[in-house]
Amino acid sequence: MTIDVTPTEDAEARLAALVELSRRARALADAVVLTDVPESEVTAVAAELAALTERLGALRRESPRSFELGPGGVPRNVGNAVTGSANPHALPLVVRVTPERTVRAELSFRPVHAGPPASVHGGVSAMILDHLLGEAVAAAGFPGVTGTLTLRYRRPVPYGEPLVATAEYTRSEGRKTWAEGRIALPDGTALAEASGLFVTPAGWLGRGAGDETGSKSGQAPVRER
Ligand SMILES: CCCCC/C=C\C/C=C\C/C=C\C/C=C\CCCC(=O)SCCNC(=O)CCNC(=O)[C@H](O)C(C)(C)COP(=O)(O)OP(=O)(O)OC[C@H]1O[C@@H](n2cnc3c(N)ncnc32)[C@H](O)[C@@H]1OP(=O)(O)O
Repeated sequence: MTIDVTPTEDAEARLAALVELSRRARALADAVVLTDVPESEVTAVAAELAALTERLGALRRESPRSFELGPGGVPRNVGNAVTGSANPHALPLVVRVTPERTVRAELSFRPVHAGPPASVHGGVSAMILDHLLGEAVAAAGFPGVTGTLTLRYRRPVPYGEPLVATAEYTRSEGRKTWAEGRIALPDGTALAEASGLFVTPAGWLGRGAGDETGSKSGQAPVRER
């Protein structure tokens, strides 16, 4: 994994513009799935979008932005599919680590996440929970990649309503770490529950997360096993 160096002030202004572009792209995606305008208008907008896509593609990176150090040395991943503020695919999910080192995110799905009638696609819920469980094991000092993820869908997950997602580390054994999490209504009613096994790649051991992603983050280092 390579980590970009701390961005300059200019780069921060450019990032802010990318974040705004991503926000508008999300609004566009929701407008696409909800639009009821006539075919001629749909065709005209599609042509304009093709031109815009070409403009953005005039200069391309090889891959989306990944882990990098933001102002104050705080690590961030603005290109991430779940949390990336500069990725239109992301909600973006804003994850907070609690004093107990569990993790929590307030979220609201959008029409673009639709699966079964009036509810969120199960794979989208799984994606959110995968990420949140990953954050929970990282917060506990055992960062890793998902080995297995098990979901139990208890009730349809609505879009357009405030929801709360939480997750916590449960245990570790060698390079394997388990975590559990859920997406719930604000009153605590669980809609989807997940448990997962994360494996710390051997190459990550012996390094603090701060070694590469910034020691000022307050994030727990990779723990010795
Ligand atoms: C560079 C330093 C970085 C430091 C950290 C920095 C930053 C991280 C910080 C924060 C991260 C914050 C948030 C993260 C948020 C979200 C996470 C998103 C998660 C993802 O979106 S991630 C993408 C999907 N994920 C993959 O892309 C994995 C692909 N895969 C592999 O990369 C390998 O497959 C791997 C590494 C999993 C294992 O490979 P390996 O060679 O290291 O391990 P090995 O085979 O030796 O197994 C060792 C022990 O794990 C058991 N084991 C292995 N695999 C298992 C499985 N699947 N199920 C059950 N048990 C399994 C074995 O049975 C053995 O168990 P035992 O020791 O008991 O025998």
